This record gives sequence, structure tokens and C-alpha cells, in this order.
Amino acid sequence: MTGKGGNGMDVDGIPPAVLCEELRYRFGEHRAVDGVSLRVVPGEIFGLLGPNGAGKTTTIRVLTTLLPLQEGRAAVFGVDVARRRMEVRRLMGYVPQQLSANGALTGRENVSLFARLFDVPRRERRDRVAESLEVMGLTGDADRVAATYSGGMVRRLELAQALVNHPRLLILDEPTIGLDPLARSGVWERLNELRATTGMTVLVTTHSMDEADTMCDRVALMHLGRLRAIGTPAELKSALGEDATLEDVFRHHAGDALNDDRLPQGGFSEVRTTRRTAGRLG
Ligand SMILES: Nc1ncnc2c1ncn2[C@@H]1O[C@H](COP(=O)(O)OP(=O)(O)OP(=O)(O)O)[C@@H](O)[C@H]1O
Repeated sequence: MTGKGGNGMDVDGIPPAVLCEELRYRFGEHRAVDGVSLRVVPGEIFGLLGPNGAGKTTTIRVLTTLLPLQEGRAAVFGVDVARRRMEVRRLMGYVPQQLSANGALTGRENVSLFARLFDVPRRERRDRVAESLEVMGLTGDADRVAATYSGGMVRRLELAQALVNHPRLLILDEPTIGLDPLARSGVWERLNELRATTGMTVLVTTHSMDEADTMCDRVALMHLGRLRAIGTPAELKSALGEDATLEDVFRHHAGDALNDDRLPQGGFSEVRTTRRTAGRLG
């Protein structure tokens, strides 16, 4: 990681892909995000980890400008999230936890819709849509309605939708939730290829410590609105002991939060965790 200079710039003059400084967000009296500071280096896959209710989605929603910035500072490639919202939106692709594809449309129609929403110039749309579908391995299935796709294909379709904008930063909220191991590795394979070919920065939230360990360059462990640890998976594990897993690291910093029923999880999170993406489209 490069060193830190003044006004959020890294010393080599390149702004971080994501910068959060003392970010806070409250829902009424409840502090969902409580003083989060982090920087994501351009080109890395950065994992924001934590149990239900940790504040991951709220952090992401502030970064994507879907929630207003209440306190602190956030910037994407040096562009201030509070003051230059439209510019920030143009820099990023976002795949939320909620379904963002329409089962009644074909894969190609779904991606075309996003190309229009993102204002991709009309003469470039066809090629951009085809390119995004190709990158996500969906060319052969592009003209089938999405309701016939498997869960893994739906997730890759949602990634294709987010990519049609040629974003510099891709933000993914639980991209592999509800998918079987094969579909999970399919999604990660495509993300890795994408990063290798475009140098795109990826910010991903996940509950899965195993996935984060293998797939992320660096991770931040979040619990009850605060960051408890940040570093490469190897650094975090070796600081704890020779055979430590990332899950051990998490337990060290956050107790038994990974399966603590007393946490403010809410029924909806439970449903989200277990539902199958394909089923949602049927
Ligand atoms: N719209 C809302 N109104 C009130 N409280 C909310 C709202 N959205 C989230 N919260 C609360 O804020 C806290 C952080 O929620 P958030 O969704 O950011 O966590 P998370 O780490 O993304 O969890 P999950 O993995 O379940 O998505 C939780 O306690 C949650 O109940």
C-alpha cells in the first residue's frame, strides 16, 4: 500500500479508489456505522467482512450515494461522495443484495436496460452490452429469458449489468450469497479475470471468511459499526498464530459475533442468507 499524504491523496498523487474518514451513520438513535476509516488501493479486491448488522451495507450505501453522508468524509477516486454525487455514480458499478435483474427479460435485454440507464452512447450500446455479457460468460445464453437462468448465471448477469458502464470501481454486496460452491467459484473466476484484464478495483462485502481469505487482497473486519482489524488475510492470520484461520482472527476481534443470536440480525437478513437467487426470478 502506498503512503498517505494530505487531503486524502496517496503520496504518489494517485487518490485511493475508496477513502472513508471517520464515517458515521445513524438510523434514529442507532449507530449503524460508527467512525469507519479505510482506504482501498486502486486495482485491489478489498473485502468488507462482518456478521449480520455489522454496518457493511450501510457503509456501501453511503459510498454509492444511495444514503446521504451524515458525518465524516468519503471519496471515490478523489471525488467527494457528498458534493459530487453524479460523478461518483459514473465511476462505479454496484450490485446490491436485492435482485436487480428482471426475469421476464432476456439477459441481453436486461443489460441493454442498464446501458440506457447509465446513458451509454446509443452507437456504442450494442457492442458494450455484448462485451459485458461475454466477460461474464453469458454470450451463449444472452437471448434466453433470465427466469430460466441458474442462480450463478443470474448473479453473473447482474455483474454484466453493473459492468456495462465501464466502472473503475465495482461494489458488490454479498455477491455469492445463496449460491452453491460451483456457482460461487464461477462468479469469483469471472471477477478475477476482469481484475486481471482491466485493473478494476473491487469492493466486496461477505459473511464468508473462507471466500475472503482466498479471494481478497486485503480485508477489513467490521463489527457493530466499527472496524476491528484491517490488513491482508496473511498478515491478520500470522499476527494471531501459525495455524490461525481468518475466522479465528474474526473471533479474536469480535468474540462470537459470527453466530451470535443476540445480534440485531432481523428476519429479513436471515431470508436473504438462505434464499436462492434463481428461485427469486421464477
Ligand atoms: N433502514 C434502516 N432503518 C433502521 N435500522 C437499519 C436500517 N438499515 C439497517 N439498519 C440497522 O443498522 C445496522 C447495520 O445494518 P447493515 O445492513 O449495514 O449491516 P450489514 O453488515 O450489511 O448486515 P447484513 O449482512 O445483514 O446485510 C443493523 O443493526 C440494522 O438493523
